[in-house]
Amino acid sequence: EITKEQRALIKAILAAYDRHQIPQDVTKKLLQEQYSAEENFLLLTEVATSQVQVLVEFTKNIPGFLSLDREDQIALLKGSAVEAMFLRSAQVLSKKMPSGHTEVLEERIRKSGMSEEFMTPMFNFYKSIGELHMTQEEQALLTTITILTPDRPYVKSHEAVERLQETMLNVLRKLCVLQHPQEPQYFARLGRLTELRTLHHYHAEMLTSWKTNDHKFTPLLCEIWDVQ
Ligand SMILES: CC(C)c1onc(-c2c(Cl)cccc2Cl)c1COc1ccc(-c2ccc3c(C(=O)O)csc3c2)cc1
Repeated sequence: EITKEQRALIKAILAAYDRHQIPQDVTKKLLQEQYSAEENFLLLTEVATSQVQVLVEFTKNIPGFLSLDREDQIALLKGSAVEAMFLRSAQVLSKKMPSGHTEVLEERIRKSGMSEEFMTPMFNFYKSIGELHMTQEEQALLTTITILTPDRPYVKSHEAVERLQETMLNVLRKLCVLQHPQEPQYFARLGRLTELRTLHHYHAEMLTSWKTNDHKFTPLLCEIWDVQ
């Protein structure tokens, strides 16, 4: 039984998640013809930059986030950006989104000059997300929970973040029971997404491999990923 407050929380988070999406004119570029590794990397960089901007706006609408310490807000965004983008791109690749970007996005990621060793874990993760058949509420809440992870580097008031995350976890736990009655283990399976952490680790190496091949990132990505 979800309380009135929890229902209001879900409504607010879902509204923010739906409102803050990458603009069409950016995602549309993924459908253009050129498929060179250079072109793919440039397009992915553009989409990732737009995704970070969208993520910042979404985060500002998480109830309680703006009352956290200012520096902690930055630390949480920097620490969760990669994982939130894995979650979002996973929705696109697992055909969860009506956008016709699934095929072209996969193609561009596979051919963006990323070393092979990251492909397998990355696309295995995408596959396991697809098999979860998350509802929109669950995706929005999971992204929120990922952002509100207290043990990110440089977070000072750990407890304040932990309290917020706990509130969201309680809601998600109840929601999973309601929305997946046939699968009592569903919430536990969502927890398995801790694989996200290992992908985060791979991602740091991905960035270095791109950088060594003299790939340029945008100022926003350099700032959020501490590159250059
Ligand atoms: C700098 C760049 C080369 C990079 O470095 N690491 C990663 C990176 C990769 Cl390659 C995989 C996972 C995470 C990251 Cl950061 C990336 C690319 O990051 C992406 C971020 C976000 C999308 C993404 C989101 C939403 C949507 C939607 C939609 O909402 O309708 C339609 S199309 C689309 C596309 C794709 C790629």
